[in-house]
Parts: sequence; C-alpha cells; structure tokens
Amino acid sequence: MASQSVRVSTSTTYPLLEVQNLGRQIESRWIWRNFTFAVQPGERLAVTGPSGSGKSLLLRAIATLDPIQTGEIAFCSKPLSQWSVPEYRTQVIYLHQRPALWEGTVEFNLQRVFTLKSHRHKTYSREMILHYLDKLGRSSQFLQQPSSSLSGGESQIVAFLRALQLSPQIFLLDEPTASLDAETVRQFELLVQTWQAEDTNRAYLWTSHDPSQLKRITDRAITISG
Ligand SMILES: Nc1ncnc2c1ncn2[C@@H]1O[C@H](COP(=O)(O)OP(=O)(O)OP(=O)(O)O)[C@@H](O)[C@H]1O
Repeated sequence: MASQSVRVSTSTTYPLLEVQNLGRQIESRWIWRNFTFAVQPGERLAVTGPSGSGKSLLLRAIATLDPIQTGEIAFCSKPLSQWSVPEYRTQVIYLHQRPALWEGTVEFNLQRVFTLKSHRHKTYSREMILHYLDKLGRSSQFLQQPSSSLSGGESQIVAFLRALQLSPQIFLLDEPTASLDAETVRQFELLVQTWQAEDTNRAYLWTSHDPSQLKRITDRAITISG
C-alpha cells in the first residue's frame, strides 16, 4: 500500500481546493488513502512519487474523472456535491499525459470545445491561439494539421491550448511536457506562468519525473511514497 506525506502550507489564505481523507482502492489494493491537503490560491504544487504510486490517479480523482472510495473534495469552500460536474470541470482541468484528440484538424479540436454546453458562453479566439502558438514556436500552419498526423508532443500542445483557452482556475498537469523537446518545454512552462500571472489566484498541480523542472516551476511538493 502506498502512503503519502504532505508538507503543510503555512499560508493563511482561504484554500482554493481542499482534499480530505481521500482514498483510492483498485480491487483490494489501496493506491493511497487518508490523503489530506489544501491548495492555496496562487500555489504551484509538484506531485511527486515513483512510477505507479498513484500521481495520475490523484489528479484524475481531483478532476472527478475517476472515482474515490473515501474522502471529500471541496473547491472554493464548496463540496463537490454542491457543484455541477460540468461547471466544476470548466474551473478544474486535467491535462492527460497522452491526450485524446478528435478526428479533424488542430483548429477543429480547439474550436469544438466551445460547442459543449458548459463552454457555450465563451467564444473561440483564433487571434489568442495564434499568440499562444507563437509563444510555442509554431506558425499558423499548425492549425491546419490533421490530429492523426501529430506527434505525441504536438498532441500535448493541442490539448494544452484547448484547455488554456478556457481559462481554468486550477490546472492538473500530468507530465504535460514529457514528449516535448527542451526548447518547447521552456516555452510551455513560460505559458503556464503567464496564465497564472493573469490571475494570481490560479493554481496548478504538476507531475513530472524531472526534478530540475519541478524545481523551476513549483514551490512545494505533495509526495506519494510507494
Ligand atoms: N484502470 C486501472 N485499473 C487497474 N489498475 C490501475 C488503473 N489505473 C491505474 N492503475 C494502477 O494504479 C497505480 C497508480 O497508477 P498511476 O497511473 O496513478 O501512477 P503514476 O504515479 O501516475 O505513475 P507514472 O509516474 O508512471 O505515470 C498503478 O499501479 C497502476 O497500474
């Protein structure tokens, strides 16, 4: 059974996210349990631990993509039972290690999210996307590429932009740069910092097996020890 240790924040601000006694069991095995921590506004958190310790399962549980067997999650002081799931998921977005994209061009993938009910009040901005692409060293031609032709790293970029344009409050970033080259990794990190600087309450949880990256872009760690 995995256990967890958490360095408790000394911040006195109101938590953005509170996780109480969370437990995840698969068949008879507890992946982790009694998991308790809070994310303060503006926090940049690393989620660390060996492969298979349950980092992805933790982020997915917070994103309500996976079930939990025990515990509670509250966002902005409201338990998840009081949030509508689509509304919550517009605020707390999980970025998958190996994102799934719809069939069609990159731009189709970026536009399509706005047809979902929870995002219908927002509009697609090509101008903003071109700005982001420029920051990631890509030209407008990237938008016309079919998703089926994208590399793993390019798919990560599309999934990131698809989420970024929705302006979430919390990003759950699951090895988001694992397939990117070193220069794009830095550009990606900068873009995340820019997103956060636009609203200093925004926070993220980031998993990575690269300690130097976590040192650059996070301030404290939640460690799941195997
Ligand atoms: N759907 C599933 N069914 C059964 N076991 C699963 C399932 N999803 C995850 N697991 C198991 O749960 C454990 C934790 O998986 P998870 O993907 O969260 O690990 P991780 O810490 O993110 O690993 P990595 O660093 O390699 O990405 C692993 O042993 C994995 O095999």
